[in-house]
Amino acid sequence: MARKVIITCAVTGAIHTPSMSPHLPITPEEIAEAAIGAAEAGAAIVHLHARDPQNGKPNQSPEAFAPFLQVIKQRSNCVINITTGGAPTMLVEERVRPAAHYKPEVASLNMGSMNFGLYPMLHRFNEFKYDWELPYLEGSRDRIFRNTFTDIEYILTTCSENGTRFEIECYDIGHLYTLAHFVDRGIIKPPLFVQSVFGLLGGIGPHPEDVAHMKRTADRLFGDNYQWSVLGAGKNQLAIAAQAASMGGNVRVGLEDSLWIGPGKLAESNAQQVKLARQIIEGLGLEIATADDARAMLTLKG
Ligand SMILES: C[C@H](N)CC(=O)CC(=O)O
Ligand SMILES: [Zn+2]
Repeated sequence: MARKVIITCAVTGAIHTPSMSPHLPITPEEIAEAAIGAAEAGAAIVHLHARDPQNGKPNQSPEAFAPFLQVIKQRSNCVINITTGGAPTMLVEERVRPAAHYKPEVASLNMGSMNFGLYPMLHRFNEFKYDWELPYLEGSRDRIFRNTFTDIEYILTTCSENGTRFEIECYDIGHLYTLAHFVDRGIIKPPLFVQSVFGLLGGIGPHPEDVAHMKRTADRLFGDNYQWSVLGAGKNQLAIAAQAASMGGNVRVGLEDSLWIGPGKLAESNAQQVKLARQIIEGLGLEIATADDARAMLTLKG
């Protein structure tokens, strides 16, 4: 029986800005279509952020999520994963509101404060439609993506009564130890869904040895009590996915993490990235997990 691999698709995020790609979903309709298209292409889980439909600015109000959540739930059986990261400009009280309100099966959880470098993208993109884009990217030189131990505990306690489980974002080895700390304190219960993030400036690099080191450390700290997943930022997305899939891992793709489908070629949709990841996974003789497989593998509330 082939191993099942969970594909997560992060359809829009709060890293890229509208002027960077005409294919980045902005409006609720575009986000809903992108999520449903990604699920039909093979994604078991969709990771969701909301944006202001007028200018694409990240918007973390529960109201901004309502229109696309409704449509996705009507037309797809995929697992909904709501961000608690929001944008690095937001404080945790604002960031946790949509997950606290909608009580999704999954919500993201970021395991440490860090420099969150968006400004390197200014080498590639320098014409902007909206006046918030450049200061948002430039401002990342001095901005800290804040996730103190208290912030993490606040999100955990706010959401845990709702039966929500977490996509646990680990951008560096230290984040795995922070996770182990919260497991030891019994504040977060296995099985854990560890999402290792590679190649985002401020976190661990995208080198195969970085990937192997993250896996080795997670295996030592969590044994069999976790499902490992990876995301590679930017041009590293598919190489990291291929490496991890061959090492027993699950994968995350989507325009939140990378705008590309190949060198210098913008992805025309989230589904396009999901299809490519699926080809690699099935090419390795593995099977993609359905949404219900993912629910079983991650013991979600359904
Ligand atoms: C690198 C990704 N932006 C990780 C992420 O998706 C964070 C979140 O939404 O909480
Ligand atoms: Zn996100």
